[in-house]
Amino acid sequence: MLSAHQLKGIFIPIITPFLPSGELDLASFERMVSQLLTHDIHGIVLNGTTGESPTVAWEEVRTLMESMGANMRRGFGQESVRGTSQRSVPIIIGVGTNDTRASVRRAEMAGNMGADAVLVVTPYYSRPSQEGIVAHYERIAQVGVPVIAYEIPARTGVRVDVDTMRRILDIDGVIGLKDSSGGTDLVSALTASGNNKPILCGEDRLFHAMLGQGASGGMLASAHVETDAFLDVYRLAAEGRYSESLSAFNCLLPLIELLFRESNPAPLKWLLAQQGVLASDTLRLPMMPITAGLQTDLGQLLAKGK
Ligand SMILES: O=C(O)C1=N[C@H](C(=O)O)C[C@H](O)C1
Repeated sequence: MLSAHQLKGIFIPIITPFLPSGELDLASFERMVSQLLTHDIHGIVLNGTTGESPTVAWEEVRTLMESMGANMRRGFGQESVRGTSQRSVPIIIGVGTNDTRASVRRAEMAGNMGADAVLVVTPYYSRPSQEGIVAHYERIAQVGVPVIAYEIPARTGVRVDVDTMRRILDIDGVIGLKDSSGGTDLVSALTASGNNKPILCGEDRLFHAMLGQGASGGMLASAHVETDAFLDVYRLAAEGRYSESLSAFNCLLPLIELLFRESNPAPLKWLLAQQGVLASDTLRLPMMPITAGLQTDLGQLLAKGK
């Protein structure tokens, strides 16, 4: 199980590869995870936003988890591009829904599947009160699998206020927060008021800014690409070398801008397919492939070697 002090560094919310038929593409999945594990990443998130959780069935999450577990046991990616020795990293599973009972069941199943922690998004769509949101987290935390709260109002339609987030972070069993609130106000307010639970940046373009405000790392879709450069940004900031970290981060901004110009993870899937990591950039409806204009711009970035 993951503890709060381990919630630091670079966590990759992995994409879910599909075949052109729409079925899971396990060969691409294994290749992608194998390559990620050649880097010193700090954890993997299965079934997050980037993993297209709204259109992935729970049985498919189980299949992906089994594939990952089996491969880690036998030394995932021994034929990796770099040939380095492999290791296993903590696995966090996204279990958040807008139905507390369903999320509780998923957290129980994730624990049984061997998840080290679960990622629980603010309950979306029904616009619960702040009290209801706290009760949602309290109930899921009772399952006993460490919970990471996930605040992303642009997607959920409801915003958790700072006092409510403090109460959520005070719950036993909630080990930290993934902050995709859209700015640095939440992380600064929590840090200023003495919060001692780790906060991971979940808004790629704000990664460096959030590290400066007390974030302990990031859960970043764009770190599928240029993984070592994202690790450098984190490491330099952790060493207090903020201006070097900023220079490293500024080099990543054009990539981040393109990866989020259209809905994540469509641009990322396209890029990984171009790089041969994925066999195809297939998404499940209502997600659509990226536009021709974005393909051109991403293609130019690829040609420059970024
Ligand atoms: O998969 C995630 O979790 C992430 N979701 C954010 C989003 O798609 O809005 C972005 C972040 O990089 C990771």
